[in-house]
Amino acid sequence: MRAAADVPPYDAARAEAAVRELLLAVGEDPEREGLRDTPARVARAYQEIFAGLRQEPEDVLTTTFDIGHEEMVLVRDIEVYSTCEHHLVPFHGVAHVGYIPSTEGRITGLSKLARLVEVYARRPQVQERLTTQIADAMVRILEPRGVLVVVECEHLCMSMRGVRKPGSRTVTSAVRGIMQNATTRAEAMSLVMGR
Ligand SMILES: Nc1nc2c(ncn2[C@@H]2O[C@H](COP(=O)(O)OP(=O)(O)OP(=O)(O)O)[C@@H](O)[C@H]2O)c(=O)[nH]1
Ligand SMILES: [Zn+2]
Repeated sequence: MRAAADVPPYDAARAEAAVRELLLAVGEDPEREGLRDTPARVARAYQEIFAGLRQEPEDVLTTTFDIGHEEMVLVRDIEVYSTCEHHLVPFHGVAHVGYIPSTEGRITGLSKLARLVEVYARRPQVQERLTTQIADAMVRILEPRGVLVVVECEHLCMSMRGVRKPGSRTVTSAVRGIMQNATTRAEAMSLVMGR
């Protein structure tokens, strides 16, 4: 995995040319009225969809407060839109991100947890890596006593093509530190499931 600093600048012209080629390859006419602006439009959309390649978790997990809260903090149902790296089609669903702060009670802004999810979701991904990367970034930056990340997504590569099983959801989790302790983990999971 390349660090953000080593990722070359986004090449919109190259993306545009590639989309035009793709349209030709599937038998479309990229000059017809409805498609004329599509390569440029898709190139702009891809820049947004893959913006996370040029971001590091340190860019977003910045604000930390010492408010002395040492108990579990869990943000549930963070909307996730990511792109399956095998088929370049979306997978989408929710992430639940929880942690138990360090004993000094170092916590981060709640929105920063959602931003962290975005940094890793806006890359070509597999769900397992997305889940692990979120958890490991929290461990590294917040130095909490425990972390739990659960991601539940529907993969369009399984719904709209291939095996064609719309509605199936894949659940992945990553558990670090004292969240691995059975009681703590059970408390966190009951908060995740309690909707
Ligand atoms: N573990 C994992 N697998 C994924 C993820 N996204 C897509 N896949 C799977 O990646 C696999 C790629 O399999 P291949 O056999 O190389 O590709 P394919 O012929 O298009 O496979 P089908 O989707 O079964 O038609 C498929 O089984 C997908 O369901 C993910 O996030 N995690
Ligand atoms: Zn896929």
